[in-house]
Amino acid sequence: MRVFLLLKVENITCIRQDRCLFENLSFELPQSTIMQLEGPNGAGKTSLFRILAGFTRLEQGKRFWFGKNVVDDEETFLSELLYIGHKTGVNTQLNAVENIRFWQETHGYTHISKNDVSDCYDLLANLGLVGLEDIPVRMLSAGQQRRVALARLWISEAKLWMLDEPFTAVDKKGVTLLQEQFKKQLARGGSVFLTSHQDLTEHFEDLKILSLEYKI
Ligand SMILES: Nc1ncnc2c1ncn2[C@@H]1O[C@H](COP(=O)(O)OP(=O)(O)OP(=O)(O)O)[C@@H](O)[C@H]1O
Repeated sequence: MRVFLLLKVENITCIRQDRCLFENLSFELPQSTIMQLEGPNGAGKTSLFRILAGFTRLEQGKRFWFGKNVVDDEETFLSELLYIGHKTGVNTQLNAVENIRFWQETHGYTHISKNDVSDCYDLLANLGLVGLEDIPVRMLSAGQQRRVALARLWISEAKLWMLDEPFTAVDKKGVTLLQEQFKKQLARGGSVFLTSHQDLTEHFEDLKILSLEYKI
């Protein structure tokens, strides 16, 4: 299989509160690759993710998506990216099924049926949320809320998953389940770019590490 370069980042610089978090940062993320972004608290991991995902203005440097400058076709890039940050994008007033329905409507996910609600229930059962499908997400535990957010990994067709601390509040079994899902994403030619303060517990061949240092 021919491997494409999904994302290429060139000379990105980020300054926050007069502190340079990173300067002229460049890296590449090929297809079917998992890359872990490491660094101490405050090093700039979330800042980098937010810049890459377009939430924060890119002041210096370039992003290329399949070789094309993202600024020339940001729409395509964003449609092929799934970003789950600290704020997980779950509407906590809605229940888990309603959240999944909403993501389906807004992203056109086709992995589960729009007409048959049993697909949603099966997915939530797989995530250990049996019996919790119909209550507002705000009434779930922190780890259960995170599991609802991560349900998108089971229905997303995005080529790149950018996940900021996806394991937060997730128990050991959940961490294993998630990593199995990462493997499926890699097997179908997608990539995973994640931050985590803990090492991955599953073996990933060619795991790439990108480290940010804390600069004063
Ligand atoms: N919107 C903002 N305005 C000003 N400063 C910010 C902003 N966002 C982040 N910072 C600062 O940038 C620095 C890096 O923050 P960031 O959240 O990127 O770190 P991190 O590596 O993700 O940390 P952690 O491991 O704690 O999640 C911090 O010192 C923070 O105070």
